[in-house]
Amino acid sequence: MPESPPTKTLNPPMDHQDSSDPPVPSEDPSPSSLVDTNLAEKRKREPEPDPEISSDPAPPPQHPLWKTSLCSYFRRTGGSCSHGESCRYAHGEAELRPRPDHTWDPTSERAKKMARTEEKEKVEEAEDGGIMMTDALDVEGEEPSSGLSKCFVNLPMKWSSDNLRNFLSEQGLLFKSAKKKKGMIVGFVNFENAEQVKIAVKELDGKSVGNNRTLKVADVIPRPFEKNNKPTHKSENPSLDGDHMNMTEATNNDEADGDGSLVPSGSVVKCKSVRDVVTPLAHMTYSDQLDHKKNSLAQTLKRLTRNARKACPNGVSLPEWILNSREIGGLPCKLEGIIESPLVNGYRNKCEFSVGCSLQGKHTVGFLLGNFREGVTAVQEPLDCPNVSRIACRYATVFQEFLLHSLFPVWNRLNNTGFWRQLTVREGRRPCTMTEVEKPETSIAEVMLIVQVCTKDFDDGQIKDEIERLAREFSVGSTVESPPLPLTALVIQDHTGISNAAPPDAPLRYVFINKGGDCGLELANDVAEPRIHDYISNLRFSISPSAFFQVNTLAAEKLYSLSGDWAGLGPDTLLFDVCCGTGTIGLTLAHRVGMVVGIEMNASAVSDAQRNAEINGIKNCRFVCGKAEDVIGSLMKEYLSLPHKQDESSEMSENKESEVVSVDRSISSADSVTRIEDNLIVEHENGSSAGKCSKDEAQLQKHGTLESITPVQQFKNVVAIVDPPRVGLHPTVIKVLRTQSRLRRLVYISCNPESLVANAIELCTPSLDKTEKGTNKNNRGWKNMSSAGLARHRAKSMPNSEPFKPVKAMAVDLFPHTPHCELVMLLER
Ligand SMILES: C[S@@+](CC[C@H](N)C(=O)[O-])C[C@H]1O[C@@H](n2cnc3c(N)ncnc32)[C@H](O)[C@@H]1O
Repeated sequence: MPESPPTKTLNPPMDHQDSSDPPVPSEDPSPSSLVDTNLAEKRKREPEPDPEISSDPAPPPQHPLWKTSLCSYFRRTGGSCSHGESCRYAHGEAELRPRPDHTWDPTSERAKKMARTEEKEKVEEAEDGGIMMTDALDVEGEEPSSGLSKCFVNLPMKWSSDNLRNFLSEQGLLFKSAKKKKGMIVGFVNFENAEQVKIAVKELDGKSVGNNRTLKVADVIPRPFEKNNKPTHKSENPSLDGDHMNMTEATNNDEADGDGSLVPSGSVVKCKSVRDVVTPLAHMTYSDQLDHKKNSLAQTLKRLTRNARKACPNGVSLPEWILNSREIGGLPCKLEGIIESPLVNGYRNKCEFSVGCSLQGKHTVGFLLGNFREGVTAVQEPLDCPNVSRIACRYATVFQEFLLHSLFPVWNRLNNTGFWRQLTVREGRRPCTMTEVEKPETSIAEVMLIVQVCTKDFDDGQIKDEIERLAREFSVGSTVESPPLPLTALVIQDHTGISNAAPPDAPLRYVFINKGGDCGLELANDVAEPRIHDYISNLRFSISPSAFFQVNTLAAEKLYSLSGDWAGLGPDTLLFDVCCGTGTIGLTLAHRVGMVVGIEMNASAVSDAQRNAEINGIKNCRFVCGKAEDVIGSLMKEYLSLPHKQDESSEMSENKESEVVSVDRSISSADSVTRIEDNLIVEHENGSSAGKCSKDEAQLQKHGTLESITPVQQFKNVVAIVDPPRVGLHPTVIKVLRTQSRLRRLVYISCNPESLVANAIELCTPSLDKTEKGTNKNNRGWKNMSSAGLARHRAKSMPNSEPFKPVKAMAVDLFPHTPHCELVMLLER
């Protein structure tokens, strides 16, 4: 084989470099360092989009990557490459082959064209099938069918009605009224006459607005269920921003209070079914789903290698794991496989059903058919979604039937008015044998129903009556089934916010359910908070209404045990369980470590964690309530910076009563919550606050755990398992983990591989001896950066510290039939 053209391996073409890379500085001009630096740079500057391709001589033609990337040398020189026909890269578009994952070289015309088509399809989907509004929007006196109403699609989401009106006026257009809700890409405009409509369509259809979005002006047509129905009444509640127009209200055949809809024409044709929206992989076999997820995770993981390579400071050698990535197809570490879910159907122990109008205009309890931002408010029953249990479906149906006769309106997402908003069904299982796994329903022992309402502007007496009636319907609905469905608790959550995502402290009221038929509303202070129970690794977990608990319990068990195996645990291990929820990870691993410190911001979840330690007799766990970014620094300091000798440290904890809490929380009161404020741990117990350390210490001594578990005990092995929400870890948490040199091993569990990649870029990219100061200042471009780009940017200001390296990764499928998957990565240094 001929030699590679030298420029290919040593000086990559410019289009393979990050143009923001500064020139290579040389801090140490000694000959040896120059050699190393140059070598590192040479390695670093190898062609980047082809990490899968080894730099060894060209592979034989049957190699899977043969001709899957364009030869940049050939392109730059206008067609001359010394490899000639044996070059492994494609000489021109015609020679280019698809990659094994069916994608094309991203620099090729073909890939660019496909990207453009995909983008166009997305827009068309939003314009056509995407807009399924079944909520009434009050707009001034025009019937949608008059032809004088138009729907504008692709408006900037941040625009309000005022912005839309200003925009129309700036274009010199005449109109009667305009309505636009922030957070949606659609707006509605009413015109005085056909001439105004004609001019507006001519001027605006296809015009560029905002960030290169192409404006589409569509007709507003009534939904099928509205045809033949005249608008009847105005909405009782004015819309939020004070506009009160009346363009589209219409009654429907089923409902007394008559919701209507606004629909751009064509939308009826292309709507997705609830099954396609909620479980888009359900049409594949389970084995194909697993392959699909693994491939897609591999693609995402490769971004870690590429971005860490780019972020590696000039003058610093690329770490081994980046150099070795070429041997494993560009991955940062081996992706060992995907663990399947023990249960593939009906596995969800928690379902949040929206309340809204179906495409046929019927009040429905189920799932939204798309994204509200894109104008979808239609809701469809969950019956066809394979991830939902029969019990959850049954309760959704009972609630839906109740709504037919309720005095109160369902929630209207466009006007933010109404009463009934959401039903959450949470299920708890008894510990199940393998045979019961096959028949999951038989193992469901407890059910908690949480109904979200908005009580604002409704009468208290009527509310009480309605909720009591609902409780009776649920009670009857559960007993008519054979065997009867479990019904453990009914909780009413009051929430006035615009989206249904209520904060954890949204007010709750508990409804006492008497199976004989009597139901009563109880105030939160009067009764114990209702909870359900589930089992993981033979431990019993008590779960309060708002606490996070993995939705697929049996698969979560596998996730936790894998994480424990990878964390390298032992009696001398101090385990930080970051974002611990109800304590599931720390508690299931507590018997394998010296001590667990759990951190969680949701106070109810922390109380649950403490209670869970207590009911399982676990004494080596401490749970701290606070945002990880606020507390992790002081906790790490507390555990990892104190003097080595036991006696010195005991003295210290006695003297600093309010500063250090050496408490085994598992034996403290179930109602007590530990909070950290201003880096001090303050006790909150039954409402009172302040330094209760001595009391707790007395308790501890009584229970005989103080000697064995103290914060000053020195643990040889310090490990963190982090399990953050979708957004990933806060930058402060990343910095603490990275700069705490005693933390040698980190297991990252992620439900969102994008944020894992972003966080791992910061954790694994080598830092400079001297941090680049002020890289984040005055940089307003961050808003448009990808999460990986932002992470690269932040990595530049990471204090000098030993980076972690990705060691291995494994996926665990907690969400069959959906594209989602948990990913576990072991990082070490
Ligand atoms: C994905 S859940 C994991 C919970 C737990 N590890 C489990 O498996 O059940 C993420 C948890 O992080 C908590 N959380 C979110 N942001 C947080 C923050 N800034 N600090 C601490 N906890 C946070 C949430 O309340 C939630 O309980």
